[in-house]
Amino acid sequence: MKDKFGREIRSLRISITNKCNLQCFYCHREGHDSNNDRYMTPEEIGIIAKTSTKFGVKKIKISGGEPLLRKDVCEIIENIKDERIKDISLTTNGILLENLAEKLKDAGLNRVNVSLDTLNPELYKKITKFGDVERVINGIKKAIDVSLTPLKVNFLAMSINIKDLPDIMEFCRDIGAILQIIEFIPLKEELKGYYYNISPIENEIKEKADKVITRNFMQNRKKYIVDGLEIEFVRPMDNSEFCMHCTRIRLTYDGYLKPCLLRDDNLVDVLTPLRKGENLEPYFIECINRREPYFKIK
Ligand SMILES: Nc1nc2c(ncn2[C@@H]2O[C@H](COP(=O)(O)OP(=O)(O)OP(=O)(O)O)[C@@H](O)[C@H]2O)c(=O)[nH]1
Ligand SMILES: C[S@@+](CC[C@H](N)C(=O)[O-])C[C@H]1O[C@@H](n2cnc3c(N)ncnc32)[C@H](O)[C@@H]1O
Ligand code: SF4
Ligand code: SF4
Repeated sequence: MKDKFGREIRSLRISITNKCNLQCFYCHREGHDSNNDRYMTPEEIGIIAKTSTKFGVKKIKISGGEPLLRKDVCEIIENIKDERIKDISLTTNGILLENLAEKLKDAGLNRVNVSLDTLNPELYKKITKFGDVERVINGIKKAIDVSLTPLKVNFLAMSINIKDLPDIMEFCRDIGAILQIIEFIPLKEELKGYYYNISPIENEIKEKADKVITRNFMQNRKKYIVDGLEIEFVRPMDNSEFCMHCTRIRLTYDGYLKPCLLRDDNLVDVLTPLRKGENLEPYFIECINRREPYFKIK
């Protein structure tokens, strides 16, 4: 199904918890600041995910909060697994990854993205409040060992960590990870000072690139191959092209379909009808009809 702007639906991003074991000062909390404890069970998540395939979803992303905090994360993956879903991935801060990697792979997870803004232990702690970067590095290595690949390292580019980018690039090249450079979305006035314009970095990488790839169904994101390292850019800010090629809907941890990451005012409750035994398809149609690009051509 396409939305009113002609955008197809290809992927569903599911937040499975709002809880986290870190406290990154910048966290956008997946655009849903809620504190209720109406959690979906693994079976309910599975039913909603399978229903989404009728509208074109082929890829599922599991996110949070921190998704590995859910003790039943493997059961959730097992419930999502379906021959119509070609890719199940999970985005994590990596703190709990080392011990869980093998179980996640066995449950049917295809790959992981791991957030890592610096290799410097002090700066990592300053950004995340509680984090031990060594655990994240061990988690990444274990995930690659058990083939949760291609593994992406998410580097959120900010004024305070941009100097660490060369080290992160070398780290990714050494371990065979894809590097994803993400533009910082400053959600509050007081965060604006951390914004870093990544355009010059992208231009420099573009000049050195052996190959450039455009991800048509992923917001037209650009990927560059430089000396064997794959580098992808995520640049949503004021980017109408990014939003025009957005094929993603979301499911909040408390059971609402969410038409856009950056809006929390147009949600569609899907868990209440599921618990009443209703057909979920009209709720998906409503969510898709409510979709509109957040950044539009001015
Ligand atoms: N504005 C906006 N940002 C997004 C969207 N999807 C993902 N992001 C951002 O992209 C960054 C990377 O997200 P990930 O969870 O690693 O997943 P991904 O790169 O989108 O997905 P894959 O490429 O399939 O692994 C995060 O900062 C997200 O907030 C979106 O639809 N809109
Ligand atoms: C909200 S986290 C949830 C998954 C997991 N806890 C993690 O940190 O990877 C998902 C992604 O959103 C990114 N993110 C969080 N706040 C952001 C912001 N203000 N701007 C851009 N990306 C942000 C994080 O860097 C992370 O890669
Ligand atoms: S680890 Fe992820 S969910 Fe937790 S605070 Fe950091 S960005 Fe947010
Ligand atoms: S419309 Fe834009 S901001 Fe909203 S989810 Fe899609 S890409 Fe993100």
